[in-house]
Amino acid sequence: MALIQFEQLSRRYVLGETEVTAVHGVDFAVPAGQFVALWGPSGSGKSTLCNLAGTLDTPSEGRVLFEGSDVAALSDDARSDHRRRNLGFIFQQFNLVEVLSALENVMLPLQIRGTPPGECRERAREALAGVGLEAWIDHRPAQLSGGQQQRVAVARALVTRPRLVIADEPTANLDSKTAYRIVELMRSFNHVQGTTFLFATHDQRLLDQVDRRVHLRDGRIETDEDATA
Ligand SMILES: Nc1ncnc2c1ncn2[C@@H]1O[C@H](COP(=O)(O)OP(=O)(O)OP(=O)(O)O)[C@@H](O)[C@H]1O
Repeated sequence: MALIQFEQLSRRYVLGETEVTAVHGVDFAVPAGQFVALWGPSGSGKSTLCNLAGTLDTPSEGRVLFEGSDVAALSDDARSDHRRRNLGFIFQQFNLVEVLSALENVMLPLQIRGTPPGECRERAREALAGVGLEAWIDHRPAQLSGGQQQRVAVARALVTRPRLVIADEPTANLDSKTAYRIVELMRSFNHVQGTTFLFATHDQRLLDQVDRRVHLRDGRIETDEDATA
């Protein structure tokens, strides 16, 4: 069974008089452990598909199956619970909480799950060590470089040991060397922990490293190159 599967998925947005179909009848399944990129020109539907995969948005038509259950059809509370239990998110803008230290940022998803404080601290510390930031745990985001901030964001996404990480343009704001390190880091989690990754990107540095490239155009899948198939 696929870890995540889209069935005849569509998403339309109404803007005044006009209707935009951002995603159009997409059928697509990602097996557990795959390192997959959605790519295509601006406006092709990459972010919309990521948001649907992450249950941050709901489809106009079709289903989003996570291990066979339709997560798009769940109530708001049940979707939040699914996100907390199964998903990790990484964003282009890092989205760290500015007033919290690196350690506190990484502790946050564990605290939300109700993990005991001592364990939150210990696991966050381990996750930050895993991304090479053990010396920076007390720094706030503004005191860190872009690459360090994205490493904190990777630690925050992975600290709960999610089944699926959804990363929308995770390397877009990074220089080449830093982008390469971030991709290596995510790849090593993919290999060692078996974490599945779904990226939206048009960054060739990331596209060169994935198992599978799904090319979108106008909200439809144009080609699907799967090196693992
Ligand atoms: N909240 C929204 N309201 C209205 N239209 C939207 C909304 N989100 C996306 N769209 C439209 O849906 C289409 C797909 O957008 P989407 O952001 O998914 O593309 P993308 O491939 O991620 O683009 P980019 O690389 O520029 O981020 C675009 O035409 C966009 O304008």
